[in-house]
Amino acid sequence: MTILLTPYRSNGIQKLSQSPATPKPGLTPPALNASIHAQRCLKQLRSKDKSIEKYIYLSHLKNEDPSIFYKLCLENMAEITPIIYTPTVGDACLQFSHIYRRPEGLYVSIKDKGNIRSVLNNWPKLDEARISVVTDGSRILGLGDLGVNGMGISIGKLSLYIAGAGIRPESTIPICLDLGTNNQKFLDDPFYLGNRHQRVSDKEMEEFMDEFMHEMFRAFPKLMVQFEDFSTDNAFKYLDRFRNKYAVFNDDIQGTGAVILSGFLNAAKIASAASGRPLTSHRILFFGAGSAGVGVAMQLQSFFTLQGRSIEEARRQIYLVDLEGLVYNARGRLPEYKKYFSRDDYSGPPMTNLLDIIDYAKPTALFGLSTVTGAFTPEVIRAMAANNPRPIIFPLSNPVRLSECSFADAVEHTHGAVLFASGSPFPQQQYGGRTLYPGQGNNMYIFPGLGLGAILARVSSVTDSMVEASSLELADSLTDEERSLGLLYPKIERIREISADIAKAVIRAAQNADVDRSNDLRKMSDSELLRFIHGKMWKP
Ligand SMILES: NC(=O)C1=CN([C@@H]2O[C@H](COP(=O)(O)OP(=O)(O)OC[C@H]3O[C@@H](n4cnc5c(N)ncnc54)[C@H](OP(=O)(O)O)[C@@H]3O)[C@@H](O)[C@H]2O)C=CC1
Ligand SMILES: CC(=O)C(=O)O
Ligand SMILES: [Mg+2]
Repeated sequence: MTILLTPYRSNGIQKLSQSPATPKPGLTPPALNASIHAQRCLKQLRSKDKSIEKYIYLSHLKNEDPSIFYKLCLENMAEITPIIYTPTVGDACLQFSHIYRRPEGLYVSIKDKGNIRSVLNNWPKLDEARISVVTDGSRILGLGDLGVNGMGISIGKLSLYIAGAGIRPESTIPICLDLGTNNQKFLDDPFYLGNRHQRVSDKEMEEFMDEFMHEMFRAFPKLMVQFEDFSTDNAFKYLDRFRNKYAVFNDDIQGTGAVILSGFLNAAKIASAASGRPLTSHRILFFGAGSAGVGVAMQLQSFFTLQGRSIEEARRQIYLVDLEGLVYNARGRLPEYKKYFSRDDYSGPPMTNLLDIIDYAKPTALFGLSTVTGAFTPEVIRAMAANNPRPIIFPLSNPVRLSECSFADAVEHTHGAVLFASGSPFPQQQYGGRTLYPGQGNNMYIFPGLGLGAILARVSSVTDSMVEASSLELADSLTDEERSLGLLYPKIERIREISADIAKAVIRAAQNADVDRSNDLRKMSDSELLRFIHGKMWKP
């Protein structure tokens, strides 16, 4: 590890390759030692009281000395992930225009329409680019339209790509598209860093997106794009529009689908053992029917059909709830993405009370992707426990303050029986003399490995089979020790090992689907491929 003396100050790309192996005498204190310096940085981090101050400190450290930053991340994943990612990244995005210090990432604005190529060409390392996280800031976590402040989420996700899958820092491009914002508070804020107008029309956005994607893949031919936190309609629309043309996936729809299928599988095995119910006949109630809710529903349905259920049977195991309650045909007009799972077996008056819906659907699993804090009240949790010996309750909304319930509440009101995962982390709980561990059902377990596999196989598109492979691999990755502790997801400290396994599964799925462009990998045995993947990981 080297200690940087003169960080390269251009848009967050450090000249890692040119940092001196041994600092020149006189330019650093005589006893500066890399591993003690990492401890020094950790001590400085821990001395800060507020999580946003920790975020600012780490952000600064990453830009000054990425090697130390990523070393700290890898050695302290459980402590640092909640700072650089959810929940703190939510606050950082809210305050982005106020805490901004220096450029990082690439901003492409509606004003660049017709000229996007030249903006992309300004990126310092065109040949290096492999992965870009692109947001338009229109639905950042559950915090709504944050406009250009959404850059913080692209940066945070890419830090996890680097820490979690060993993507080279200089191969990542955080991008925020500035298509305006409908956030009046931001439009009135003199510090706001984006264009000061309402979001552009659908037609204008469509023309912009077509040009943007075309130019992205001309400028960066080896790229994979992750769409992040687009508002619901656009999340579905642009995934559909580009998925067969470019190497692109939507993290909120597909990444979340994969990670929740994985946690559900591990939870359902335990729940089925307690109830005697077959794994494939679980009933799942989604509180929240947006991009994440419907994305997870599609992934679960696909899994049930692969296990032998008919498409119709699998569809009927899923219930969606939105702002107007249970989603059913007789309710009236529905957006396209809700129609598929809309119930045709209920035609009564609108069913808006979650307790009534639980009573009607008798779900074995309840997922929250609604952004409604505390929607899983003690009564709701108790109703789940009354119907199921081991109820599966996943409040998945981010950040933590939008979670549908806390782990402590879920444990208390199910007498410790709950099988739990949340989008943002909660502390473990003591119950009946045992320690109970919450799972973190967050797409952060999927996208690093999925992205690594996709770029190593040089895929031309990201298929459903690749996403599904990532999910099944994650579900399988629990060790005996983790299973004995009742975990639904592996410990985050093992993220590199898990990402490598996921990347291998993704590469094999890409080969089976014939979307890979790296023939050499086809010739490798599984163990050779895994060694190759580990060898490709950047290490701080
Ligand atoms: N854990 C993870 O890995 C992930 C978590 N998420 C989190 O999930 C949440 C939702 O994201 P996303 O699906 O993209 O957002 P959307 O805005 O697309 O969806 C939100 C959904 O919640 C519904 N909803 C809102 N208020 C209520 C209410 N009072 N009662 C019932 N339903 C309600 C909305 O209803 P309507 O359709 O009627 O407007 C909509 O269907 C966010 O907090 C996000 O951070 C997202 C991706 C990954
Ligand atoms: C985790 C994530 O992608 C989200 O909350 O939007
Ligand atoms: Mg997201």
